[in-house]
Amino acid sequence: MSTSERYAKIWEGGLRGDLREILYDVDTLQSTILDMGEQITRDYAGKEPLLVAILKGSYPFLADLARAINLPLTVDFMAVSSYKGTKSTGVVRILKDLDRSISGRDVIIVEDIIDSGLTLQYLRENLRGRGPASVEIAALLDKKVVRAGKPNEDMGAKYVGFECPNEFVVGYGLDYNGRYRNLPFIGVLREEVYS
Ligand SMILES: O=P(O)(O)OC[C@H]1O[C@H](OP(=O)(O)OP(=O)(O)O)[C@H](O)[C@@H]1O
Ligand code: HPA
Ligand SMILES: [Mg+2]
Repeated sequence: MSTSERYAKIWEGGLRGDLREILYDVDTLQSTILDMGEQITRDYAGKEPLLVAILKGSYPFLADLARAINLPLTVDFMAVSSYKGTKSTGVVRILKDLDRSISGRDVIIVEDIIDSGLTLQYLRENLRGRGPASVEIAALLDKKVVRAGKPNEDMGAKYVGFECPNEFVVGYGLDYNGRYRNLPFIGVLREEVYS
């Protein structure tokens, strides 16, 4: 049995039933992340990037992306939070800061999703103030449609996996009140689950 067939079997029932539809299945996610890793490997040739993963949502993405980049690299973690249920509180709180200085480093911020853009705008400015050589963004999903016509419509993320529809999505790190991060695919939660 292939890995994706085994995952399909594991997720035949249970939590999978809380999803209305699957948007990105295991193979689709993995193949897009492998492409992104190849592109980063080319773009950063001769450099040693620092992947800054934004916890908690980015943990599966970081694990897969880092294994698709054939370069010496280091990882560090920041934990920030702004969502309660399906809504941004509008306030980004740093729950855990980086362990090391990023001065002179080529930083790639690794995020699961750009939604309102608030989290990344805050983080990018915060990290730029610490004297890195460069700061780029790798986001698995960009829910760009919610920022249409706004000044931050284009967040300038160098690496984006998918443009996501305007739905509350869960899985592959993305949560609803802490749950569903362990799904190996990304889907749309049934409204009955959160209303
Ligand atoms: O563009 P925005 O509207 O700011 O939304 C994106 C952010 O929201 C989520 O984090 P959350 O605050 O839920 O923390 P978590 O990763 O621990 O779930 C997600 O992981 C992003 O970091
Ligand atoms: O659609 C979403 N799903 C889960 N977490 C999120 N954080 C921002 N947008 C989302
Ligand atoms: Mg969350």
